[in-house]
Amino acid sequence: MALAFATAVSFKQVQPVSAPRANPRVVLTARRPQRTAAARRVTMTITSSAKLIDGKAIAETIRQELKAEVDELKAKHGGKTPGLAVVLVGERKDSQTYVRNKKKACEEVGIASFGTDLPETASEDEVLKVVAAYNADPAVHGILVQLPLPKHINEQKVLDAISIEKDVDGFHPLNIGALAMRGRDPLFVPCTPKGCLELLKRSGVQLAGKKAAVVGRSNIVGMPAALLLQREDATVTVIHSRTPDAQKICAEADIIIAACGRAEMVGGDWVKPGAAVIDVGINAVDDPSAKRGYRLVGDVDFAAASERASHITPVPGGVGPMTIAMLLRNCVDGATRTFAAQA
Ligand SMILES: Nc1nc(=O)c2c([nH]1)NC[C@@H]1CN(c3ccc(C(=O)N[C@@H](CCC(=O)O)C(=O)O)cc3)C=[N+]21
Ligand SMILES: [Mg+2]
Repeated sequence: MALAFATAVSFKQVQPVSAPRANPRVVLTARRPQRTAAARRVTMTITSSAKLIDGKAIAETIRQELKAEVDELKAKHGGKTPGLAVVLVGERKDSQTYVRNKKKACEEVGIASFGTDLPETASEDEVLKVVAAYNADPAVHGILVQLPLPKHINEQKVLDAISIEKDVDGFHPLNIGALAMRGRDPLFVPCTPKGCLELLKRSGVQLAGKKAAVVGRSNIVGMPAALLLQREDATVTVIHSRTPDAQKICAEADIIIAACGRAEMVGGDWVKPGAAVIDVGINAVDDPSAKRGYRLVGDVDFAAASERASHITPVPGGVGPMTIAMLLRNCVDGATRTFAAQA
């Protein structure tokens, strides 16, 4: 069973049944140097294997950095606290879990969190009123409307109503427009693609002058990821469902960002030896041997791709935790700008 990004969230409440099958060579790479000749031979083999990019650990580091930054910010501005408002419409278990995790992460770094839960039956006007109230609330520096919204509500209209100064998701067309333009800087960059780039940078992967392939063209991941890579002077090809020779294009890329919402679509032979692979997908696939009958996999065939990649993210524990870390980053940035303007 493969799920698109937007629907994959329905599996958020599901606990991963087992850790991603760790490639033992991935682990061994970090244990060098080794002494015996036999160990040296092992080391030779393992260098062809990917370095695991630990998104969970990097996100944890970023939260610690943010906590220190927030403490400093509060001290500088007489105790003023950054605030995030999360709007949840409906009773989807997965969305409830996401929202809970976001609020918990806020607490951890010292961001105040506010929340409004509306019933599934809430009207578009009611949602717009909640957004307007948070737009006007000086304690709130970031507003996130949890997606997806119920079918009867026009998502675009609601996202467009968020003040661009508080658009911590970076989904407002003015923020996306600025992201697309040379010589302009958006107030906020969408969290998931920002997290992908942060993982690459913190892993020492060069972007300038490299070929990048982005698999998927969604407004929330693929499209902004392509724009971000282009801003870093990578040469970007966006692959989608009507792209001829998707595999061939990927196999020429130095960097692959997979965000197509199809379980393990990017196979090992899609990966150029030495390429960096960032896997945004979260898909539940049937697995009778797993406790719950399924397990989570990404949009990349992890086992096969890690034989060839220089760097690769696991699922879970890769991009997902970074999405939340970047939300906190954006919220602190918004508050910092607001406090500076008030000082
Ligand atoms: N307005 C809005 N902004 C969003 O950024 C937004 C949204 N709506 N709706 C849902 C999607 C999805 N999303 C994720 C956040 C964290 C993980 C995450 O932490 N994943 C963990 C756990 C995975 C699991 O166990 O399910 C991991 O990959 O390791 C995943 C996905 C944010 N989204
Ligand atoms: Mg994610």
